[in-house]
Amino acid sequence: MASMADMSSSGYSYEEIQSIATNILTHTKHQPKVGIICGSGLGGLADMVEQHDTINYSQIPEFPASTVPGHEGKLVFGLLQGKAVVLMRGRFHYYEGYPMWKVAMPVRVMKAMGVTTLIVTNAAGGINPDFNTGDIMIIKDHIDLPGLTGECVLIGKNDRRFGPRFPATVDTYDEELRNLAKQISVELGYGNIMREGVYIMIGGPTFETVAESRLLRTFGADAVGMSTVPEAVVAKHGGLRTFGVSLITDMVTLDYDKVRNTTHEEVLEVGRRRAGDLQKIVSNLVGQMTV
Ligand SMILES: O=P(O)(O)O[C@H]1O[C@H](CO)[C@@H](O)[C@H]1O
Ligand SMILES: Nc1nc2[nH]cnc2c(=O)[nH]1
Repeated sequence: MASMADMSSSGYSYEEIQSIATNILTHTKHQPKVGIICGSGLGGLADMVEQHDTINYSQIPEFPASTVPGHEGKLVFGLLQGKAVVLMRGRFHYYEGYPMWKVAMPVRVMKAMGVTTLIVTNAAGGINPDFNTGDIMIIKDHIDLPGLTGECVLIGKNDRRFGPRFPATVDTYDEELRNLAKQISVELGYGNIMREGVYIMIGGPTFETVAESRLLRTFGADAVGMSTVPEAVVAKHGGLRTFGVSLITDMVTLDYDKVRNTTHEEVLEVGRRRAGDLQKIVSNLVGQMTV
């Protein structure tokens, strides 16, 4: 199945996605309504899930392996604040060498399992000079840089059962959920580190040069990372309600006199220090949202 789909650019067929979802559901007693994708170093959210059933990606023949440190490669089903959820503890990135459709394929599987709301989290570099390392940014909008240059996740034959040929993406990130998250953050005492802004996806795996960071800033981006956008686009295509949040793990270099190297270890370290705050916000959001 995998090799056939790899050869076309549009990925698994509708029937294949349904069958992957049905097979996965045989491993759990839960019927998830909310899907959560954990960013680099942010998988700890899974530890808050009660009555959990865990499935390794290696048990799902159609799922690729997670190759990035900080992404464990497990699906975790269970209850978060009383709501049935499925968490991806480990996501797939384009720079790992997977075709774009495969990076976002689990979102279609989640929908086929009954998920109606998707929460995407990530670690990102801060571009907006008003941001600080450790800030949490609610994603208001995104810039699909690979998509704009011909690598949109939806390229290929379109099956209308997944969604329309030309989906609108202006309201990809649900306003009601963004407002609820802001309210929760203030109530939890995180008002001072809470931001809202535009996430831009680059292909990676290189971190940005100074000139590239300056370019991304002129594009209107507040934070940069190498994920999330394909997942959000596939979710929007499929009619899922989406909420996105970035942990700002470092600030990009916009000044040649202040050049500093970002490393993945630093990203994971900030993740370790601040993941708890992000987890509290996300779990409360799940608890308070209507599903
Ligand atoms: O977006 P997530 O998966 O959080 O990971 C981010 O962290 C990695 C770089 O350190 C890149 O993969 C970037 O996208
Ligand atoms: N500068 C930078 N920092 C990150 N932290 C996590 N992802 C990224 C990225 O793509 N760029």
